[in-house]
Amino acid sequence: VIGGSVAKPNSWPWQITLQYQSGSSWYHTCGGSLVRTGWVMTAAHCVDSPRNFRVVLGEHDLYVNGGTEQVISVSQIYIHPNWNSNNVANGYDIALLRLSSSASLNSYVQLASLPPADQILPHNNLCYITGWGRTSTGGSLSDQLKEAYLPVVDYNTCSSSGWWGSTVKTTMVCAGGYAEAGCNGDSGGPLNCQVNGNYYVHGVTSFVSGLGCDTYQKPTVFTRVSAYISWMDSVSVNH
Ligand SMILES: CC(C)c1ccc(NC(=O)[C@H](Cc2ccccc2)NC(=O)[C@H](CCCC[NH3+])NC(=O)C(F)(F)F)cc1
Repeated sequence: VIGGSVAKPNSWPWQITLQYQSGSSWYHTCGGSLVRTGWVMTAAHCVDSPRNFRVVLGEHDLYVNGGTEQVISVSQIYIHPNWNSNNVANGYDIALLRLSSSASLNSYVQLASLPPADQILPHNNLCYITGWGRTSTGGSLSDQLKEAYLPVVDYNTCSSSGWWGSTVKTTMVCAGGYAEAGCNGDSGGPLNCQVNGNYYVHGVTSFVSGLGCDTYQKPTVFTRVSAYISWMDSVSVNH
């Protein structure tokens, strides 16, 4: 996350860190959201390469054991069938991870609220991106979970020339500020949007400009969660 600030610990209790094993160590690679006690929603591009993954819930500082963490291995990965790893601009950058055991819900670990199917947020709707991603383009990951105010940029603006043009589809949500953006490592994490006073996960962090995470008129692009409610229901009810 570029800009914004360190989040109050566990104030986004559905945020998870997706980690992969290399040797005897584990590394943060993406964010995600706990959507059922046994299911995590993340980006398809996070799980493109076949690795051993685990999920850490109730995390704040990646390098400090705060005593609120729950570490659970990933038992199955369901990538959207239409995802094409060679074309993130096509969309479908969404995946569901089945956990090997159920998370215990408490004040540090809670389920995300998902929007109703097909809900589209208005321009400038209040949202926050959260994640442990790079804090500047080419910079390092954040040790502590960060949050940044990222108002919605409506499709009409986001898909206009000078902005993302036809790269962005109606199955995506754009959100951005002048100095705030998602960056590598925030992938898969939530775009938390306030609707009638409650926060809903409206986006899954998908891509930023190859010219840099906070490039002018290239707001961060998210998979629009409300476009995939029926797919997620079908996966979780059948597995
Ligand atoms: C033209 C369209 C097909 C398109 C293709 C790729 C991108 N962007 C990218 O590929 C940039 C490249 C990059 C590297 C380093 C620093 C900043 C940006 N990376 C990204 O946007 C990566 C992964 C995207 C999936 C591609 N396999 N996503 C992210 O960094 C995140 F966190 F914002 F979600 C943007 C648009």
